[in-house]
Amino acid sequence: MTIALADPSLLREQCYVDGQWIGTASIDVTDPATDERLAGIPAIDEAGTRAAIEAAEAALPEWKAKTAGERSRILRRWFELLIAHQDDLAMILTREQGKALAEAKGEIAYAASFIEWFGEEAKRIYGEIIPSHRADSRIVVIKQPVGVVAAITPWNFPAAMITRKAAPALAAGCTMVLKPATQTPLTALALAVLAERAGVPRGVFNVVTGSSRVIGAELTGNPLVRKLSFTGSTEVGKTLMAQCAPTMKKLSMELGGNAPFIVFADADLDAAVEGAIASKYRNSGQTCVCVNRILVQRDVAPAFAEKLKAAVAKLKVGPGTEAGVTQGPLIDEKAVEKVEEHVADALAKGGTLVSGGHRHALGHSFFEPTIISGCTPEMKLADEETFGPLAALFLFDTEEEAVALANATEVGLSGYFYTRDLSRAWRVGEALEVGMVGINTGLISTEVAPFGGIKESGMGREGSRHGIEDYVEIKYLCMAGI
Ligand SMILES: NC(=O)C1=CN([C@@H]2O[C@H](COP(=O)(O)OP(=O)(O)OC[C@H]3O[C@@H](n4cnc5c(N)ncnc54)[C@H](OP(=O)(O)O)[C@@H]3O)[C@@H](O)[C@H]2O)C=CC1
Ligand SMILES: O=C(O)CCCC(=O)O
Repeated sequence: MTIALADPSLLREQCYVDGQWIGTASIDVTDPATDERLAGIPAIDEAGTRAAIEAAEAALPEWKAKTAGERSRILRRWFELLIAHQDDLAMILTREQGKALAEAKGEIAYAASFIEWFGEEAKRIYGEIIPSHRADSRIVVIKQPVGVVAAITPWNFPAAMITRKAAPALAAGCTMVLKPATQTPLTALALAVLAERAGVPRGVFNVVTGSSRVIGAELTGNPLVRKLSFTGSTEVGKTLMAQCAPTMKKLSMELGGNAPFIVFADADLDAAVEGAIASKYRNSGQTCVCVNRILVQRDVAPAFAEKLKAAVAKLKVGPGTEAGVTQGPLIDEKAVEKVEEHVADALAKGGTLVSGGHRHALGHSFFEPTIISGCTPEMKLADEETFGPLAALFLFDTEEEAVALANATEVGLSGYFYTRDLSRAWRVGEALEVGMVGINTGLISTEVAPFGGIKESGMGREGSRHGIEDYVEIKYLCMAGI
């Protein structure tokens, strides 16, 4: 294997099921910056997936019977191990996913923060006593773990999207079978190594790799699985939701976005540019909360475009492991083709290229950070998530027009706007049809806040005290004859 690590035992080429490392590598994992083969992973079949679910079911009684404090202490050790191995984990992440190493280190810290937060929150899954409707009875509400949880996670955040699901699940007393993205399974397997070292008992956290259709069919069809938590495309989310319907599983769906970023004429333009850069070009634009449409009020549009162009010129494209690089490669050829398609379509429909617009000279899946001005709702980039380093500038005249443009999409994950007007901040914040709003900031992600969307961006919330609610069932006990 080709990733140099201080602790080489973090690199695994087997699945982790019932506390055992199983399977033989048959699928290649490659570096998107070089196309070099990094490692191999097994293709677990239906029977193997079923075995993982059964292991999770068998581990459930003992895990949920532990006190919240006991589960919390194990999660604390897992958190500390992530921090202790931050550099190695970041290196694995960058090699298989592509993002700049500094960003990967940030993701490991972010991933660890969910384990710390939910380990603490385990102790605060409070019930309720409701004043009764009868003198001789008492009404008590308790919260219990939902049971075996299946998680399917994407390649864009190979660590954080896992811990954001696994930490609340384990904290609540659930067990889990995880299928990470096939392009980025090595980080997931390294997290399993550390879970084992932290003392997570066998069967509580299982990782299976292989065909998403095969594994997904078993995870969604098996009645032992009581909940599915998915992060990925809206299209796949809808398929999985339908597959879960016959067994009526609880669902958390964190799906695609089409984030508007509104710059009002009264905004601090330098701050707005900084926010746009952070949000648009984070992970080379491959984040569901990345800005997809930048709406700029007409009076300040030329100045904003000039400042954005100057800021984009400072971004450095290259392999994520190289010092000073801010923009790694896109995940694969398909991702580059989508950006190319959006650029060509926008230019054909009257857009103006301000920066970039092409594959980078480095080849592979590197793409130049790009800006197109004069964008309109007829363009593909207005409707679809580009999921790449393309900043699309639209014009508007009034606040009403900006809000209408921002809401003209069937998805609603995040939205951002810049203004100095306090009344407008409330008005627009309340009017945007999204689950998360950044006001005078382009970065909204934190373990302490509820992350999630409305409309076709999905359901459920991850992070914050709300994040653990998705992993418990409410039961009401009516105690009569008192
Ligand atoms: N909300 C978000 O954070 C994300 C949004 N996206 C959006 O989706 C687009 C496509 O990206 P893509 O990677 O294809 O996203 P997908 O939704 O296809 O993949 C996300 C996860 O779902 C799995 N998966 C795919 N198909 C199935 C299935 N039929 N049954 C069960 N699991 C399945 C994948 O497995 P496998 O890797 O094995 O295919 C992966 O683990 C992006 O361009 C972007 O617009 C993508 C990633 C994250
Ligand atoms: O779904 C995603 O694209 C990951 C969101 C990362 C974040 O928490 O900001």
